[in-house]
Amino acid sequence: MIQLHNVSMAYQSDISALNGINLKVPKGDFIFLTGQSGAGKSTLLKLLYAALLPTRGQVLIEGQNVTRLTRSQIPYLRRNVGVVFQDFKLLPHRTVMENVAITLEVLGWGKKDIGKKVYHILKQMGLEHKINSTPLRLSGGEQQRVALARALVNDPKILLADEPTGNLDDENKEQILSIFKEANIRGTTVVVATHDRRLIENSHRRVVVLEKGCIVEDSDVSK
Ligand SMILES: Nc1ncnc2c1ncn2[C@@H]1O[C@H](COP(=O)(O)OP(=O)(O)OP(=O)(O)O)[C@@H](O)[C@H]1O
Repeated sequence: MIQLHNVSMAYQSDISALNGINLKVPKGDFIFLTGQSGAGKSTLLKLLYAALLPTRGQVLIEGQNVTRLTRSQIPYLRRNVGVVFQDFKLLPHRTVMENVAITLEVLGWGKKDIGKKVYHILKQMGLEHKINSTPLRLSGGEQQRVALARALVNDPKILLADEPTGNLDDENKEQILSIFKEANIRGTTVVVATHDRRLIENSHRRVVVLEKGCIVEDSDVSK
């Protein structure tokens, strides 16, 4: 469960990027965050993996108050949260295999188990033939799938994605969307920030609309 109680965030003291946000995302939910450029979508995602702390209010992830975590506790939170960025943030000089293995190396997995698990997820993503390529030799859609594999390889409780289909064509978008849906079926809570109306309309999931740092619409009927 993700909970935000009266959360505000200001990068500079007089301008709020988020203003009094109240939001509950139950375990296993799949939601889209949308709104115009500058509405606060990325800021909200960053609060969910403690890249930023709110200036006011509380952020709870699985009951844990993120605002109270010490610096050394943050990596433990991030074990449960997979993150995908629009610009992928892959390591350009490492192979696809190495880029995905990093998630499990950090968690202390053994080499043999890492090999098996990474191969399995890359196969699921249709990338087994690219295992030894470096990211620059891949298409945008393939790079995004590697980034997704890296975020999902340890079956995180929560997946956060910031504009994940930004530069992709329709076929690649469909592929990315089905990966989100499969992760969600396996129990991962999915939060996707996007401008992409078609992606949202084709998905039939909960939509939360931000405007100037406030939630102005939430399609969740149970709210
Ligand atoms: N590092 C920063 N320093 C100062 N202001 C920032 C910073 N990052 C974002 N902002 C401001 O905070 C507000 C919200 O930005 P945010 O990036 O969260 O919006 P967004 O909805 O994700 O936009 P986009 O769709 O363009 O990515 C904007 O007014 C933006 O200018």
